[in-house]
Order: sequence, then C-alpha cells, then structure tokens
Amino acid sequence: METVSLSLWNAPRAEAPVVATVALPGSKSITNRALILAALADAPSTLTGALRSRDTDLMIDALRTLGIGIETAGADTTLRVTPGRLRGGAVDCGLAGTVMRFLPPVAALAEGTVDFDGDEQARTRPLDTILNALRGLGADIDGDSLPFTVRGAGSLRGGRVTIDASGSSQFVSGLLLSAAAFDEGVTVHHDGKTVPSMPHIDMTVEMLRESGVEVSTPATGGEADTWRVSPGPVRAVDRVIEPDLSNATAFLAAAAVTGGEVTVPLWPAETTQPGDAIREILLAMGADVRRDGANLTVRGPQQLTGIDIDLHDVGELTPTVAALAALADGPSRLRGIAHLRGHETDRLAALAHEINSLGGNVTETEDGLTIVPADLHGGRWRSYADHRMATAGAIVGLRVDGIEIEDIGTTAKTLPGFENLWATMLSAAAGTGRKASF
Ligand SMILES: O=C(O)C1=C[C@@H](OP(=O)(O)O)[C@@H](O)[C@H](O)C1
Ligand SMILES: C=C(OP(=O)(O)O)C(=O)O
Repeated sequence: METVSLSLWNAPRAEAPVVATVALPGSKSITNRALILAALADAPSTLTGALRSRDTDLMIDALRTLGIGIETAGADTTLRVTPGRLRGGAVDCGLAGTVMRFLPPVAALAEGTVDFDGDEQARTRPLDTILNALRGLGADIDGDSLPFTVRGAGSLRGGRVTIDASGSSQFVSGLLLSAAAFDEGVTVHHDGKTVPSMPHIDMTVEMLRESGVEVSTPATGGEADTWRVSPGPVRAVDRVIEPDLSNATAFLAAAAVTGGEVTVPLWPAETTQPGDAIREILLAMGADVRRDGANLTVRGPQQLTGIDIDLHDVGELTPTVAALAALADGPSRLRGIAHLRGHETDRLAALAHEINSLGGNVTETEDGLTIVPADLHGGRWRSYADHRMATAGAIVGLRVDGIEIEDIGTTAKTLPGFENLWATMLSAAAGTGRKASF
C-alpha cells in the first residue's frame, strides 16, 4: 500500500488575546460565478479583487482551455475576461465543487468534446444530479461522476427539468448560470428535501440579474421551488469582488476564543455571502460584534456560550462553528447539515473524529453534530484535503498546546498563504501587551 507522508504544521497557541486587523482576499463563490458570467458575456469585462487560489485558478485554466481569454491586468487579482467561441479540451476540477458543477453546462455549449477529471477525492462528490439534468436538457454526456465527458454540440436546447437538489445548491446554481445561452433558457424545478445553502442560490440569481439576465424565482412570484432563466444575452459587467466572508470566519473566531478583538475591513453592508451569518452566530455565543463603517469587529467574551443552531443555509461555516463549540463553556448542537457528508470530505465524520482524538466529546447525528466541551489535549489534526478542516484545527490550536495540523497547505484551495496571515494576526497580538485570561 502506498504511504503518503503529509507535512505537519505546529498550530500556534495564542499567548495573549488576539488583537488584529485582517484583510481577506476575494470571495471564491463570487469570483467563480463572475468568471462564468464574464465568459458567456457579449463583450469583455474586468474583475477586480478576484480571489487567486486553487479553486479559482482551476476555473481560470478551464475557461482558457475552452477558448476564453483571461489576462491579468496589473495585479494578479485584476482579470480581464474576453469571451470567445467555446471549444473542447480537458478540464481539471481539482476538488472544487464550483468547477465540477458550474462548468459542465458551459461545456455542453462548446464546439467539441470536454473531458473532466479531478482529484481522487473529488470522484466521490455528488454530480449525477446535474449531469442527468443536462442530459434531460439535450446534452450528450458519458459518466455520472468524475471523470466524465461532455460532447458539446455548440448549443443546447434547454427547457424544463426536475431535479432533487437536496444534496447541493450548486446543482441549481450550475444550471442557472449558463442557461441564458441555452436555446430555450431553463426552468429548474426542485423536488426533494429542502435545498441547502440558499444564500448561494440567491448569489447566483443576483449576479445573473446584474448581468441583465431575466430570472424568476419563488421569491419573485414564480412557482415554489422553481427557478426560470430566460434565454438572451449576458451583459458584460465590470465587477469588484467582495472579500471572502467564509474565510474571514476563522479569523473572527480567533477573537472569540481568546477574548481578543479582530477587525475585518471591507465587510459588505449587504451581501448574499453565507459568511455574513457569522455575525449572528458569534453574538449568540456571547461575543460583541460591531460594524464601524465598512469594518466589522468581533470582541471575544470571557466565556463563550454553546449554541443550538440549524446551519442548513450556511453549511460552509460548520467547521468554524464546530471549533468554536469545542472551546465553548456549554454544549452545542449543529443541525440541518447532512449534505456536508458530500463536501470536500465527510465533514461531520471528520470534525467528530478530529475533536474526539484530542479528548473531545462530539457525537455525529443524522444531520449534524452534538458537541460537549471537554479538556482537549495536543495531538495530530488531520485535514482530509479540506481547507476548512485545516482552519478549524488552527482555531482549536489557539487554545490547546501541541496541535499539529496535517497538510496546512490544503488551505490554498481558497486561501493561499493562510499560515502567514494567521502568524501575522498573532504577532500583532503579541505587541499589545494584553494578558491571556483563557
Ligand atoms: O455555490 C457555491 O459557491 C457554494 C455553495 C455551497 O455548496 P453546497 O450547497 O453543496 O453546500 C457551499 O457549501 C460551497 O462552499 C460554495
Ligand atoms: C463546500 C465547499 O467548497 P466547494 O465549492 O468545493 O463545494 C467549501 O468551500 O466549504
């Protein structure tokens, strides 16, 4: 059997309350949607503040392969996207849900065959729902999971399709994002348990509308659980990408678990990013959360209370919330997140296993986790190639001596240089002279 040795990172222990200002790079979800919309647009456009990370670079590489011009202009976070005729090629999805679910509809519009593959671990992520939906809309596809092949015919009929999107909101977002370019547009009807991560579908709808695409949703008088995109041009829009609020949650959590104070600049006044929900979550756990203009500041409490919360809409925040809960003063229940078993890894199993291996008391439920705080000891924290598992381990490491995180580099999926940002945050705290009381 092949043995893989993964590097270990000594998660820094906070010697004092963390006090820092941390600026985060652009949102993964907005960047990858903006890239698709720019690629399908009627003219070139510029994206400013785009995230450059493994997931977004995979999207950039794939779109270039399919015939789209993408140049950096000045900063590598400024992208000039020039639409072109879509052609065939080979696409590497890595472990990126947004690449494996948003690109097959684009590939169906290409003049040529597009071969998709990705990381070994990506082969178990659910995909059949969107591939079957595309077949129903007229696409010619071989396979039900990675690797698979889309034989693009230069156009796609589109029309009405019924899917069960309870496994991932990305099935709906993927179909809607390209649908203005389908001959008949698309009507996506969901039939099944509730769709998770609704703010991400709202993000898709909002960005489509900004691009001049007509979208009807249940919220705007449409049929329940049904989204309709009319066929028509996608207008080129120059976009400034918001900072990634899900990535920000680990840094804000650092203030919460050390009684410190962390400020994140450029927090949007209004946003569809689910990371915004961290404000309510930290407030409910006893932290002080304030906005001062565009700055969001979290001040940690003396005692962090446990939380009973349905994270169905904001499942992406679960690893951060689980780390907070493991360090809280009372028990927590995280519910509504069965679909996390199909994320980068089975996040429910991974979180329970890693916290328990440090002496924690976490039980997996059918749709979540019960976390009872316990005295944690040092040890190895596995990341399972999951960026958010790695950052959750870093949060725990602030309060527990001797946490060694496997493969911290996996954070590059959405936040390259995480270790440096984390160390800079902690060195800012060291200069304040504040004493630890945790
Ligand atoms: O559309 C998106 O950008 C995302 C949707 C969500 O997926 P699920 O609905 O599969 O949870 C989220 O967890 C993921 O990180 C990003
Ligand atoms: C679930 C996530 O990613 P993906 O876009 O790969 O689904 C995530 O970033 O938490």
